[in-house]
Amino acid sequence: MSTMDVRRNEENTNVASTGQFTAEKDGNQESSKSSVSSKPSKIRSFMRLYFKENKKFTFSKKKNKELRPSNPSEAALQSDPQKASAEEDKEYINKEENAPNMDLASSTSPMGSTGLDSLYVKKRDLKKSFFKGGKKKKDPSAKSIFNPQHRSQSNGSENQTRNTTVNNINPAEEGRKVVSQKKKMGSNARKYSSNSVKIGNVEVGPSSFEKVFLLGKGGVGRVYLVREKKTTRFFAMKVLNKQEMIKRNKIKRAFAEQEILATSNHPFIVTLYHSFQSDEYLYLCMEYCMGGEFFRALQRRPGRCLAEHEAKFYIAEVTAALEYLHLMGFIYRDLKPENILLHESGHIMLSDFDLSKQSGSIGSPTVIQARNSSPSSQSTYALDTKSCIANFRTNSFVGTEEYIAPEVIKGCGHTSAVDWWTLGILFYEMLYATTPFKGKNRNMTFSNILHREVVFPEYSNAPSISSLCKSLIRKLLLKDENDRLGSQAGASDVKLHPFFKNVQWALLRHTEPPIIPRLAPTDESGNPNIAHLKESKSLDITSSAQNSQTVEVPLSNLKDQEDDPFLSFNSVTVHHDWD
Ligand SMILES: Nc1ncnc2c1ncn2[C@@H]1O[C@H](COP(=O)(O)OP(=O)(O)OP(=O)(O)O)[C@@H](O)[C@H]1O
Repeated sequence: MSTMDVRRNEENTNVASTGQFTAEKDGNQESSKSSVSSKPSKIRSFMRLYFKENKKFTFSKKKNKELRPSNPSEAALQSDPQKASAEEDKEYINKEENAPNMDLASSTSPMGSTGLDSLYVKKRDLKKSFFKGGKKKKDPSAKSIFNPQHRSQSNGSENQTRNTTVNNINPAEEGRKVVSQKKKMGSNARKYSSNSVKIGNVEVGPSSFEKVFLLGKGGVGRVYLVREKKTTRFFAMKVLNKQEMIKRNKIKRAFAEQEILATSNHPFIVTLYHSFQSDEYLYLCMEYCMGGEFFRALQRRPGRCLAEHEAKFYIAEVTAALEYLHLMGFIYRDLKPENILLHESGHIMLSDFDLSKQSGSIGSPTVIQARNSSPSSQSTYALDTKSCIANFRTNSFVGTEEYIAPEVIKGCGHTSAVDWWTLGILFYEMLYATTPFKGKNRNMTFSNILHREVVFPEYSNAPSISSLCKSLIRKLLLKDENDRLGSQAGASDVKLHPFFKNVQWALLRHTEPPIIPRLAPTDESGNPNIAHLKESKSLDITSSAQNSQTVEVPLSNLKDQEDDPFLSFNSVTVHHDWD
């Protein structure tokens, strides 16, 4: 098994014939791998074709991702991981548990647990399940002040940013809570972009959709391929369990993800269409990325890696996406192949923003003279995205083990420079099918990250990589964040590296990607062949609650508390130019 296997498969989750997930540990990695490519791949093929026709997109599995430091110092590598202090990191000391099985239209949550003890790393699940939509259920319509029933609480502005979601309280009380929540948000409340997206009252609820199948699952939720009943359009629906979020202290993460998705409008960042909530769940209805995870695509390549010119394409697109995020005041913090989805066209779409960090206030971008433009030649000017987020430091310990930046391990605070570090790791992994600092265990990996210089394999049939490419990777992987490429002018530093000399940045999305997702066969009428879907195990959304276990704390109790943690979750529908 390759080193990559080990990293990806610390925990695998299989789709059992019942449609339920069962957790497996390392011993069963191979078997779980094979099931990944069985029925879901057929459905994926169908969906590829379907979405080709409908301008949409794929799916995949789950992974590990987060870890906590042994201590906010290098010495901490040997110390107790549970001692980290940052409030938002408390979640990491919890055991990893299976996300509950969920019914989009149900308020009952069956809870399950893999029973795995994982204090450091959020494990990766490599399985998917697929379900078929079933009977209609009574619509527990999304609760929002955008909801007509609550409209009196809204000022009606399309660009209102903090549209408080409330439930089961009287209007006077509701108004008071909205006001107090707005106060809490303070002046840092971000405004939605209004240039090409329009944010409005949420127009759907859980029962507007039917499940098609499970795309993947994370710590507190699941992502389903769903079909909107009214339009028959497909979406990826992330369903987050409130109870689990409370238990794992992940509320802020869900809010951050909604915020980033709703405010972002970029071709390489997954699009949000709706966000809403029910008593038990938060819902993020996103564009379905039909090409699946870039991670999977990489695994299917010979040697599980890409040629330099192919990797260059993806690294360029990721750079453009990071540039945009930084410009918006966000640090991504979790770049890795699993979080890069592929559009059916093969272009990348960054997803999974729950580890991202929003800067409280964002600076204005400035224009600077490019570093490598010689005084004699005509000056090159570049956008300085670093200035948007330069003063923003955060101290939580998040990331994926092999992708974590030295300054994060040291616990001395980190900036957007961590994204350039992860870009270097990603680039290396694309070329060599392994990450550069991987050690025998986590402490060795961290030690390598802190002390070892990046080494490029020299064995006889090692990939042949140009010195310019190596130079770029080395500069991205400089231990000192102040020396690292990207530390002066952000993305411009990276884009102006000579390795990218022939890249037409403005034309990236019109460049043909190296990997084009394959299309499914059609039936005699030329329609996607969906016959095999009937063979799939399906889950009637109205019956999924039958297996429910009791939730520990009735969420309805929260409704009586002034500090309902989900009060300010934005329930919105986002209209895009192309809708
Ligand atoms: N828009 C999408 N289109 C297709 N597949 C998606 C989409 N969003 C997520 N997925 C798939 O669903 C899986 C789970 O998604 P995601 O990682 O966002 O969930 P999560 O609950 O945030 O996980 P985590 O707890 O790791 O943050 C991923 O493996 C991904 O492949």
